[in-house]
Amino acid sequence: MAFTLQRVLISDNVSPKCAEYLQSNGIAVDTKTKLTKEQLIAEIPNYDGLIVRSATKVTAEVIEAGSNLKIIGRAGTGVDNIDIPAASKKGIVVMNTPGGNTLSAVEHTCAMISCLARHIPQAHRSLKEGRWDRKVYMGTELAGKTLAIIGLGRIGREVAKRMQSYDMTTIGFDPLVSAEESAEFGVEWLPVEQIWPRADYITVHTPLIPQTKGLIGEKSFPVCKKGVRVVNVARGGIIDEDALVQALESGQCGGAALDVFVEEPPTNAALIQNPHVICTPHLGASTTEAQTRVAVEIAEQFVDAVQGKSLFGAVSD
Ligand SMILES: NC(=O)C1=CN([C@@H]2O[C@H](COP(=O)(O)OP(=O)(O)OC[C@H]3O[C@@H](n4cnc5c(N)ncnc54)[C@H](O)[C@@H]3O)[C@@H](O)[C@H]2O)C=CC1
Ligand SMILES: O=C(O)C(=O)COP(=O)(O)O
Repeated sequence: MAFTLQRVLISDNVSPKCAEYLQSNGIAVDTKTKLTKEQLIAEIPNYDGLIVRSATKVTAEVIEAGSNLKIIGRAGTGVDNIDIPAASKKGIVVMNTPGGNTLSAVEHTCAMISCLARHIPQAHRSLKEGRWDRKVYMGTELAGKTLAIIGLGRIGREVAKRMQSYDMTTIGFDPLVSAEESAEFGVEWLPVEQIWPRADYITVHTPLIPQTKGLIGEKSFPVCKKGVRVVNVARGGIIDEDALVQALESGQCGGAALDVFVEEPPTNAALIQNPHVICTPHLGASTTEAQTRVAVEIAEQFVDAVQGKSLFGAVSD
């Protein structure tokens, strides 16, 4: 299936290498970031292609307004900000670049786990504020602790391999990955209900879908070890934010490291201001290397699709 593509809108902060590649293949590109919903709806009829990261919400309304839209590209992994059924209904191809930012998300997760163990962000702030709090920030070792990984796909399994080098025991659950395959990367596969009581740390690496919304929530926290620490570098809402606040306040949860939030930027002050929460503003994929990779990959995929060469990276509902 080959088609023509005349003008692409890049509506998020994507590396300029994306526009350069598209333009060198005869496709016009406009970059307009931080558009309001109304501005995007007004602009979209002028384009037959759209490229986004996670900030732009490509809702059914936007897709409906995109009367000339043929292709939507996600320079990154998660496509939960794109209404894929609405796009499919209109015959619009949706593509992502899974893999291009995997290593960056993995390394961010590992850094978050280390920060949780040693209170590095809190100690850093305290020292900058003029204190010398050596007692307050007593930490714990990662060696000998159990890390549970929910979602053993591209990111989950690479987090496991890296944290094994800290002598952590890695256990995990994924409905599509077998116990045999998990053993190949050193993870003991367990049914999810057997995970909770064993974990000292839990990190989630699933997409946000109905089955994973609130996966860690008011039912799972009470059956976890007291003081369990949780990490979310996947999607806001996989760990239920209200249940997390309650668990942090009761001490059932000993700390949380969050890169993603139900609302971004987050408005949940009880969560963000909790002293046991460390957080980053959705930085998992924000490295020079990952941003170059995903920008080039999505541009190449667009050009290949236009030329009818391949629909690599296409996502369907
Ligand atoms: N914070 C950030 O900047 C970044 C976040 N991400 C997010 O990380 C997540 C994972 O990405 P990848 O590892 O590349 O995806 P992947 O598709 O390779 O792996 C996801 C795994 O989750 C599993 N899964 C689905 N439902 C599950 C359930 N109910 N319980 C346990 N496992 C389940 C799938 O079977 C799959 O193996 C995505 O949500 C993605 O958007 C990815 C890159 C950067
Ligand atoms: O690729 C993903 O799923 C991410 O969450 C990265 O999001 P971003 O492209 O940094 O807005």
